[in-house]
Amino acid sequence: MNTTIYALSTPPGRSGVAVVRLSGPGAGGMLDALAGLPRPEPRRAALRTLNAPDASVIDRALVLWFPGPASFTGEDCVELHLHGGPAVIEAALSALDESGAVPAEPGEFTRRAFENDKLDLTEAEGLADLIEAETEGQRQQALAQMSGALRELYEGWREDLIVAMASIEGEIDFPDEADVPDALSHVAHAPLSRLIASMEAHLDDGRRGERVRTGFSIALIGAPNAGKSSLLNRLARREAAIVTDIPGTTRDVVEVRVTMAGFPVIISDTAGLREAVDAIEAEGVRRALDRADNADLRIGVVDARSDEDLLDLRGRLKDDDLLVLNKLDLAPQKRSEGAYRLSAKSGDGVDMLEAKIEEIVRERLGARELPALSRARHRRAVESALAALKRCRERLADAPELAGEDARLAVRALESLTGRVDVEDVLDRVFSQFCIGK
Ligand SMILES: Nc1nc2c(ncn2[C@@H]2O[C@H](COP(=O)(O)OP(=O)(O)OP(=O)(O)O)[C@@H](O)[C@H]2O)c(=O)[nH]1
Ligand SMILES: [K+]
Ligand SMILES: [Mg+2]
Repeated sequence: MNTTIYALSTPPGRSGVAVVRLSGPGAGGMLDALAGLPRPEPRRAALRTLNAPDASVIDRALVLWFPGPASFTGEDCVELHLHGGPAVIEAALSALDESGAVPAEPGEFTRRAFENDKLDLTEAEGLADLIEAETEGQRQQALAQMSGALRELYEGWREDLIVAMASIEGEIDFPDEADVPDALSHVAHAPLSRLIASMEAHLDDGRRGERVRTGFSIALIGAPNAGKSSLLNRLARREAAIVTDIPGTTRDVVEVRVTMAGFPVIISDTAGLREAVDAIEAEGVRRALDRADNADLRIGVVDARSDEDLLDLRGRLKDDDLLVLNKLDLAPQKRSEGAYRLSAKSGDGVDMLEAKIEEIVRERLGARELPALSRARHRRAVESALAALKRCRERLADAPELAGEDARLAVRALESLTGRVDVEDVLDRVFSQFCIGK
């Protein structure tokens, strides 16, 4: 029998209302002890005086009774909507503690909901992401995932695979029977190929969903004094990085987080690229190049007066990267194919660059028809299912037993995605990312 857990589900501190939740077999009895009888009607708010075990009054509060299984966790649940003062909250929590309830672990309410089949693992992750969501794009992705978008995709794959498996197993069980056609194993070939294509498309999405969660990364690179830090400060709308006329001012990577087109974007300012004069600068240049390599987009910044730097920078940028001719106030006639012309100092022309960045972010992170996998965990599981299916397809004709085993491995990988098979450490990791009270 499960314990009865309790937690403050609203943030700690002062608030107009604070919500304390209870879940478990003792929740109803604990409510009766606190609020007296009769118990309120299920799912209807009732105003009650709450009494501590020593009969002292804790608060006048709204209480709600959610009998299982039609509750968030599937267990009997109670919500107490208290006045949100620290002493009120403390008194209510210690009354619950005295009555035998135990403090909930982070994510324990959701974990119980998962264990009672109220949601699958991807939906639980969507719920965690929804609570964490800070931008509109994150909210939309999390809500879709919480509502079952990924579950439907992964469960659909699993069902198709189980159908395909039946025909592979058919080959193993009746290898000699006349009514089982020779090529039976090949019946699985087309469905397997469809699944493989679908998984490949899902994986090949430029890590869109992961980026929506963690942020689209942009690196500003260029020669010393090109104006990278000045541009960063413009984009951040604050003095995030030090700007001076001394080349080599920026040494460490300076990161700024902004929202663009409803998505989180992390812009990194980096050390100017040149033959370093000392070990500190050399490390800065190494970090700059490393950041540039790993960014989703590079913005090359060049002093419009230097043709040499322009040439060097063009060599470092990839096709989809952006090039900025800065200090246009000092070289107003200067142009270069596809380059954004601006002055980071005055701000002239920065809006055009910003509009382009927004367009790129929207294009790469915006919603598509297929839901995006949103975590490295999903990517690993789909990759291992895919590898198993490819082996399976190869072995269909000459080693059907092995093909069947590969198909089973793929099913297992898909089941670990939705949490159908218990992978205890995966569950621990997913649920520990929740806040307490959820
Ligand atoms: N006239 C003019 N000066 C600029 C412009 N942008 C930057 N500067 C100046 O150029 C100098 C260098 O600017 P920074 O932003 O520090 O350049 P940086 O690329 O970050 O330099 P490092 O960190 O040393 O690599 C400063 O004195 C800026 O005020 C511009 O558009 N016009
Ligand atoms: K500088
Ligand atoms: Mg700088």
